[in-house]
Amino acid sequence: MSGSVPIAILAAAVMSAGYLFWKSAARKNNVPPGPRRWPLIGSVLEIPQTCQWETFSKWAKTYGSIVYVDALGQPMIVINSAKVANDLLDKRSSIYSDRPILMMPTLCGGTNSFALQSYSESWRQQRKIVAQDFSPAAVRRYYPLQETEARKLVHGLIDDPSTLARQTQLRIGAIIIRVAYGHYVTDENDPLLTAGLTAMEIFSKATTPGVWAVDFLPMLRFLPSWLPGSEFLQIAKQWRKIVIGAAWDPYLWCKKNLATGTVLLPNFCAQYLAAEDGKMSEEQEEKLVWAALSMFGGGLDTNASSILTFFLAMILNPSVQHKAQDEIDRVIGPDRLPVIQDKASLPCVRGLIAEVFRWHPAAPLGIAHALTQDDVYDDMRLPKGSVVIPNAWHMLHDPEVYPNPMEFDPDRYQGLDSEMDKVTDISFGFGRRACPGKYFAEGTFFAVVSTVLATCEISPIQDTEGNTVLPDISYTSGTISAFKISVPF
Ligand code: HEM
Repeated sequence: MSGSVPIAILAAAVMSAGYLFWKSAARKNNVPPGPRRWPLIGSVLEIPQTCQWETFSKWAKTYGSIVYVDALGQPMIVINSAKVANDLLDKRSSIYSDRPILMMPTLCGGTNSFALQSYSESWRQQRKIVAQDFSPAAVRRYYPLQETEARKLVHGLIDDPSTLARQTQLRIGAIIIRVAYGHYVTDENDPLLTAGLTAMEIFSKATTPGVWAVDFLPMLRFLPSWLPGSEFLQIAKQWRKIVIGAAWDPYLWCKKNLATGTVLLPNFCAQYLAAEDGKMSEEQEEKLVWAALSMFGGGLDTNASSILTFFLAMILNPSVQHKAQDEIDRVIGPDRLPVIQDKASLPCVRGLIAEVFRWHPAAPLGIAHALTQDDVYDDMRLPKGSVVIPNAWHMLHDPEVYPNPMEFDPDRYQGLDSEMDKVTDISFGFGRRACPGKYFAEGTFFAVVSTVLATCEISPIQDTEGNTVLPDISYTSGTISAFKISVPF
């Protein structure tokens, strides 16, 4: 028994080396420029573990708008310009709409969600039902809910501004869970909310590109669990249990309580349960469960992140805040609160919202796509199987496109919706994988921003000597990036 251990390790090492060599050898020349590649390991040591968009952005200056990275034999293409993203991910979407098979999210059960699924029939079916429920026309029925939750957020913040992050999560979670399952979350300890939040944290960590060795060397998943270096297998096992619970528990609650009248209508799951008259096949039910979790996952941290960025931007830029408030006072007046339908008559607020999406996109690297066949772009070879990462952060901070990109300046759009749309076209992703929740998300965000501006003065706290204390600008890493609150509001 003891002799078999070194043999197993040796065999795994030989297999890994052979696999890497084969992948390296298979790669042809004339790929886009990129960081230096070493034999076997490629450029993997150049990929940072955190805030990768910053490094990828530096690469844009050195290598240009399309960068080739070899990560342990896995080809990666980083796209640093909106034009290239549009040329490839939008215009050639039939071959750029796959997702990379990332082993860590797969081990965690995350690939049941269509957000991470390959470009397949199963993805198509899940996406179709979500896209129907969140079309521009369909999302209107959720406006009253979004407006009510925005007002509750304001009430809560007036009572205790220091709970901003928690209350934002609670309100955004309440909206999504209500819309997906018909359950109304009343407090932050609601198990459906806490399980969903934990699952989203797992999603963000598990899908961060370049962090998990098993994503590059899938055979590492066969390591025995006692071997040093195999801790990720234990982590994945724990995460999988949480993710599956977060998907099935709220659905089963909805299904069980539909007849009792405790389920609020309309909601996504009830609608499909009713349409199929409760007679869904196991396969259909599975799709519904994971489609609902995808909505929950897609809509929670992204919206919450944008709201926190909005508060940060308002604290740091009082003149921008006052300009938008003046517009609301002028157009809406003092007798009512703004509603989502007012969006068309508030260009200054629309510009401010676009600037929040630009200043710090909630998903700075979007979600990686994958290329399903060899392609050629500007005489460069893009190999089949490449992981394609749209660096939205750089596209939205390219000084050639957005002068003084770190400044929060809604005037840069000069009130032109066409310019604002260029920002949302990037921050909500590309091609056939672009965010299906965009219209819904924009409704929630407008409701929150306009209600807060109409009712609150957002200002920094003061210390005991009356000095203003400004928060540090620091963001979390991971697929979804959120402002880390360093001082209370
Ligand atoms: C501020 C809010 C939001 C932002 C910034 C955002 C951004 C994104 C981005 C960048 C992607 C990846 C697109 C790509 O692969 O190119 C995405 C995908 C997705 N989003 Fe959103 N999103 C937001 C809100 C929502 C909401 C409210 C929902 C659902 C109700 C949602 C559901 C999804 C789903 C299911 C996907 C995966 C689509 C697929 O793989 O086919 N998102 N989102």
